[in-house]
Amino acid sequence: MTSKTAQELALPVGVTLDRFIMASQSAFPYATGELSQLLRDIAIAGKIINREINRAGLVDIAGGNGTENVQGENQQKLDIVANIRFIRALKNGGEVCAILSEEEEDIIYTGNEHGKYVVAMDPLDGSSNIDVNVSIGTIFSIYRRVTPTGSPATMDDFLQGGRKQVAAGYILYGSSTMLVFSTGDGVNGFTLDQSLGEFILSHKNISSPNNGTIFSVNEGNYYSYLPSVQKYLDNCKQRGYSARYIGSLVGDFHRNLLKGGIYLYPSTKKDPKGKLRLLYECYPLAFIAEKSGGKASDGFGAILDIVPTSGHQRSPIYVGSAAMVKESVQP
Ligand SMILES: O=P(O)(O)OC[C@H]1O[C@](O)(COP(=O)(O)O)[C@@H](O)[C@@H]1O
Ligand SMILES: [Mg+2]
Ligand SMILES: [Mg+2]
Repeated sequence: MTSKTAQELALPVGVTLDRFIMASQSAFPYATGELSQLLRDIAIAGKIINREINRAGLVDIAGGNGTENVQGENQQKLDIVANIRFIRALKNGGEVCAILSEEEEDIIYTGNEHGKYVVAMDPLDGSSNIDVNVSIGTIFSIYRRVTPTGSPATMDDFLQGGRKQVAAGYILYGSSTMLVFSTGDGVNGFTLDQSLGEFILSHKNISSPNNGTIFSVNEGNYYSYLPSVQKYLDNCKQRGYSARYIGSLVGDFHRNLLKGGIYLYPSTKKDPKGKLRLLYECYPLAFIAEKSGGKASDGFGAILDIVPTSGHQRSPIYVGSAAMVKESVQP
C-alpha cells in the first residue's frame, strides 16, 4: 500500500493528524483502517510521553534507574517510563501483536494475536540528554507480520528487512513536539498543539535538500574513525561547514532533514559495528531519509538493503542530504 502525498490529497497545513490519516486511508479502497488506527495509537503514546518529559524535573522520573538494558547501557527512568507507556498504548490499540524495544531483550507480546502489525521501537532516543533539557525523541518502525494472525509473532516478523517497513517515523520532544512519519510515499510532519492536544499538519511533503553545510558527528571519536571518515570530516571543516551535534539522533536528524546536512555515526575502535541499532534507529530514519529524497548508507551500501540477522544488531550510519552522504562514503 503506498500513501498519497498531502499534495495529492490536497490537505492544507493546519489539518489534524486524524483528518490526514482518514484522507490518506480513503485514497485506498482496500485499506481496512488498522494501520491508520496504529498511527493514531503512536500519536497517543507520544502525547503521554511528551507530558511525562515536560514534568520530569518536577516528579521523581529524572535520573538513572539503576538498571541496564540489553545493550549494557544504564537505563534512565524516562527510558523505562517511555517503554511502558508505548507498550500500553499499542496493547490497548489492538493492532499490534508484538513489539521489539531497545529497552527489552526479547519480543514483547501484546496479547493481540490477531493484530496484523509488529513495531520495533526506540522509546526514548538521546537518553544522555534527558536530564539536561535537550531535545530527545522516540523512533518507530512498522511491519505487517509474515506469521499467520492468531499465532504468536516470531523474530521473522521483525527481520524482514528495511524495505519491508510499511511505515516509520519519529516523535521529537524539542522546543515543540513533532511527529514525522511516512507510509511509503512522502514524509509529513505534525506539530502538537499542546492547548488542543492535537497533532496538526505543519510540515507538508518534507523534501530533504540535496546538499547542505551542516555535519553532525561525535568529534570526540575523531581519532577512532577510519582514515576515510577523517578525510571527509576534514573536507567539511576546510569548507567551513557548521558542526552541529546535540547527541540525540532524532534531534540531529530532524534539523538536517529540514536544513540540509549529514549525521554520521561510523564504526569506531570501540564499536567496530557502529553504535546505533539497525531495526529501531537506522532502518526507520533511513526510510524517512529516502522517502524525502535523501540517502542513508552504512558506508558500503544503502541501510535499507542490509539483510538483518538479529533484533538488536548495530550498524554504522551516514544519513541525510543525498550529495553529502554520497561523498561521505567515498571522500
Ligand atoms: O554519546 P555518543 O557516543 O555521541 O552517542 C550519541 C548517540 O547515541 C544515542 O543517544 C543512542 O540512542 P539512545 O539514547 O536511544 O540509546 C543517539 O541518540 C545519539 O545520536
Ligand atoms: Mg536511540
Ligand atoms: Mg533509546
